[in-house]
Amino acid sequence: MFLPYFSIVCVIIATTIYLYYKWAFSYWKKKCVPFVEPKIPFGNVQNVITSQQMYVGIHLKHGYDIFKDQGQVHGGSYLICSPRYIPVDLKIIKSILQQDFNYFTDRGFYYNEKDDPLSANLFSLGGERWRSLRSKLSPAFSSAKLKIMFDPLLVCADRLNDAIVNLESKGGIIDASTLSINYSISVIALCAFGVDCDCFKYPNSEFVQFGRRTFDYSSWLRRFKMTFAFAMPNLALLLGVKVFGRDYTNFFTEIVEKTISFRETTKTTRKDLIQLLIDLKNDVGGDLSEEERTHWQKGATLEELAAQVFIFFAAGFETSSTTFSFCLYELAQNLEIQSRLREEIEEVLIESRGSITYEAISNMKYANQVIEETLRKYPPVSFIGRKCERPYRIPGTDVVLDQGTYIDISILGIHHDREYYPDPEKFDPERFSDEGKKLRNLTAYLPFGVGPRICIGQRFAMMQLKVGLIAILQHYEIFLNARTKIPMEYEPYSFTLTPKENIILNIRRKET
Ligand code: HEM
Repeated sequence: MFLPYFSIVCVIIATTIYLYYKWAFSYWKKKCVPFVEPKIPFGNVQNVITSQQMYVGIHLKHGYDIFKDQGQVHGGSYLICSPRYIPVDLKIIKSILQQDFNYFTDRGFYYNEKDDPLSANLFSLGGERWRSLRSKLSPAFSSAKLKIMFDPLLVCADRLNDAIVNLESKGGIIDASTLSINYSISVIALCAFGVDCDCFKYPNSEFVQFGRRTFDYSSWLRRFKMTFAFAMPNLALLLGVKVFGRDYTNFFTEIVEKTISFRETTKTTRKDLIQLLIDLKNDVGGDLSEEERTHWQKGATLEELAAQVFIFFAAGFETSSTTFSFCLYELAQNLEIQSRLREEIEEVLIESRGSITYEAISNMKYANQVIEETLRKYPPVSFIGRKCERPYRIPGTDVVLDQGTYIDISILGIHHDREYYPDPEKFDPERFSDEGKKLRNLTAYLPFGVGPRICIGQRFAMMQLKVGLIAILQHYEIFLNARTKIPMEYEPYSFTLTPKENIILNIRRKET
C-alpha cells in the first residue's frame, strides 16, 4: 500500500524538477540570445563540477570562442540553472565595465557577513558600501605609499636572491612556483599585515599554509559550496553557507587583532595597509563624512577590518606569484627576450649606481612589456564578473538584461583572440611596445580589469614583479630543465589560472 504512494510522490517530485529545469533553460531562448545547449542537472558547467576536471576560466574561454566563431556579439549559458550572460563584442564589454558602470557596480560575488565575515571584503561588496570603502582604501596605493612600501619589498627581494644563491650551490635546479609563492607571500605579509614571515626560511609557516588554502578547490565539498553559492546566492545566504572555514577566519582575524592592539598600546605606527585601517578607525588624517565617521569608529567591527586586510593578501599573493612563475617559464624558453631584459636591468642599475630604486624601476620599459605579455598570455584572474542592478539594454541590440543577471567576461578568451593577438600562443613582448599598443583596442587587454573596479593593487603588483625579476636576472640566467612541462597544463581546481604542476627550471650564474 505504501509503495505506490511513495512512487507517485517520487514521480511528482521528479516531474516538478524536470519542468523547473525546462522553464529555467528557456531563459536565453526567450531573450533571443544565442546559447550553448544546457543539460540537467549542471546546465553548462558539467565539465567544471564533475570529474572532467576543467578549470573554470578555460570553460568560460570555450564559451567565448564558440560565440566568437559564430560571429555573435554575445551569448548565454547556465551555471546549474542560473542564466549567465557572456559578452564577446568589445564595445559591449566596455559599456558594462566603464561607460554604464552604474548599472554594474556589483561583482555578483557571494558573501555572507554574518557567518563568514572574511567574505565581506572590498572584492565582494557592492553598491554604496563598496564605493565608500574603495575611496578610503585607494590611498594605500598612492605613489607616496608605494615608495614607502619599497623598502620592505627590497628586504623580500634580498631573501629571494639568497634563496637562489643557495639553490645554485645545490646544483642549480629551481622550483619557480615555490620560489614565487614564498616571495609573494613574504611581500604581502610585510606590506599589508606588517608581519615578517620570511617564507624562504620557514616554508611551512602558517602564513604559507593558510595562503595556499585560499584558492584551493581540490575538495569536492568546497567546490560544490562555491558553485552553489554563486548559482543561488540568496538560498546560500539563507542556509548560512561559508566559503572559508572557522580556523581560516580565526587565523586572519587574530593577526589583525594582535597587530592593532600592539600598535595601539605601544603607540607604534607603520606605513602599511593595516595602519591605514587603524587611522580610519581612529579618524586620523580625516576627510570622513559624519556617517562614515560613525561607521568606522563605532560600527566597524574587528571582522570587518580583518576582511579588508585579508582581501589584499588573498587578491595579491596568488595573482602575483603565478604571474612571476609564468614569466620565468617564458624567459627560460625565450633566451633572446631574457638577454634583452637583462641588458635593460644592467643599464638601469648602472644609472642608479648599483642599487634598485623606486625611480629606476619606473623607467624599465622593456620589463613592463615582458610582464604585460605574461599577463596577456596567462591572465591569473582569467574572467571577471558583474551583476546587472537594473534592466539594461545591450547597446546595438534589442536585448534587455534583467535586474540580477550575472555577467561573465572571459579575459582569457579575449587575450587569446586571434583578431587582437595574431598567433596568440607566441610569447611576444613587442605586442606591448608603443607601436604595438597603438594597433589594438584598449579593451582587448584586461589583466587588471578596467573601470572603477579595476584592480586596486595593479601598480603595487607591477613594482613587486619588476623587483623580483631584477633580484634574479641581475646575477643569473634561467634555462629549461628536463622536467619543465611544455605545453603548460592548468590546475582544474583553482580560482586563478595556475600551473597543474610546479614549474621546474635551471639557473646558472651569468658570465661577467
Ligand atoms: C599580477 C597581479 C594581479 C592581477 C593580475 C590582478 C587582477 C585583478 C582583477 C582582474 C581584478 C578585478 C577587476 C575587475 O573586476 O574589473 C582585481 C581586483 C582586485 N585586486 Fe587585483 N590583481 C593583482 C594583484 C593585486 C594585488 C597585489 C592586490 C593587493 C595588494 C590586489 C587587490 C585587489 C583588490 C582588493 C581587488 C578588488 C577591487 C575592487 O573591487 O574595488 N590585486 N585584481
